[in-house]
Amino acid sequence: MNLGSPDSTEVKDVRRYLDEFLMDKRVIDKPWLLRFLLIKGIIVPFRAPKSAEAYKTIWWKEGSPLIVLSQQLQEAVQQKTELPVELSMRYGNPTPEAAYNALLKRLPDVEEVILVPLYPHYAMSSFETAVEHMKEAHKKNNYPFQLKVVPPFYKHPSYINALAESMRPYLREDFDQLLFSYHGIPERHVLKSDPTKKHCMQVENCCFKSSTSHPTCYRHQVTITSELVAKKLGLKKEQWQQSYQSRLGRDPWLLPNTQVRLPQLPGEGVKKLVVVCPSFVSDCLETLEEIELRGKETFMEYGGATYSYIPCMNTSPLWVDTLLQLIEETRQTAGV
Ligand SMILES: C=CC1=C(C)c2cc3[nH]c(cc4nc(cc5[nH]c(cc1n2)c(C)c5CCC(=O)O)C(CCC(=O)O)=C4C)c(C)c3C=C
Ligand SMILES: [Fe+2]
Ligand SMILES: [Fe+2]
Repeated sequence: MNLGSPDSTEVKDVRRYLDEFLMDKRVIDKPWLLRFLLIKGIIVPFRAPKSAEAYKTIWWKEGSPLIVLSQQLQEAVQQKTELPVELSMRYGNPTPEAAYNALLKRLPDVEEVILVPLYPHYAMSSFETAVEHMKEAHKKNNYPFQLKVVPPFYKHPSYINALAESMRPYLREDFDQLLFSYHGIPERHVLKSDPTKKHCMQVENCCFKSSTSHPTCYRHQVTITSELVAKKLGLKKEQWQQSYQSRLGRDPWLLPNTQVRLPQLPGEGVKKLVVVCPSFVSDCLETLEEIELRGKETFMEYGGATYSYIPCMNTSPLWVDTLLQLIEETRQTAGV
């Protein structure tokens, strides 16, 4: 399961998609009425036309890059396993029911379905909502199989290796810094997802101190991904940094903000920049438009010399093998 995209770049389709996405209580975690007024009255009417324009700059003739690349990933995984593999999106199409029904059609006596949320890191607005949505559809339709979920794989050796190898060719050229730009989330979401309620962002250096909060801590998990990938690539601490992109609204989000850092970096002596976006496994609006196109424009405008965007793993063979390994490992565990 990936996140999903509008059906087309028409404003009405983008509006429908944003309505569904932003009315999700795990994305905009405000009381229902406030969320409804905010989304229907302010955010979506203003955002939909702007987002539609942004989608137009990256749309392919086959459709949304996120959908097309997710379909290609499904096909690549399918080619390497006899298990039926289907694709679902959290928002828009294909729906969970469409995917479950397609699996049932292919294997009527299916006993177990393995859900792979296509997010390396846990966040209530990505991993958690995907899992809960699939569980709801499973329960509502009384499907005769059990559901198992592949957990966040942010530090899985196979994932770290696949990501590092996808990046290596881009680091052969001369560069001053590598920027890991992760999708941002509100700080409040980090606090909410901390079961101890006293560790995340409350203890100094929390991400590096052992805690039971880490299995649901986005900030910890992305930080560990960066550390492990940098180590695998033999990078020194001063060769890389981390930031958070795609901020929406006025609440405090995780810092530093990519959009703030890009214009600052040339002034700090970083003239040759390489950027990677590991919270996304398939290229999408947030990588192709915000980072590859707009990010480059900003960086160069402020005095940058070279800017190189590293594509997501998309259908890289090592990534496909990682998925097969994660699926197999989850098959060996107890269900939910
Ligand atoms: C409160 C708002 C948002 C949170 C929190 C959020 C978390 C989050 N999102 C992704 C992955 C993707 N987001 C994408 C698009 C997108 N994200 C938001 C808002 C929040 N995301 C919006 C409004 C949009 C739509 C586009 C826009 O208007 O900017 C996408 C790309 C979809 C596409 O069609 O290409 C992805 C993928 C993660 C992983 C995450 C939490 C970690
Ligand atoms: Fe998002
Ligand atoms: Fe944390």
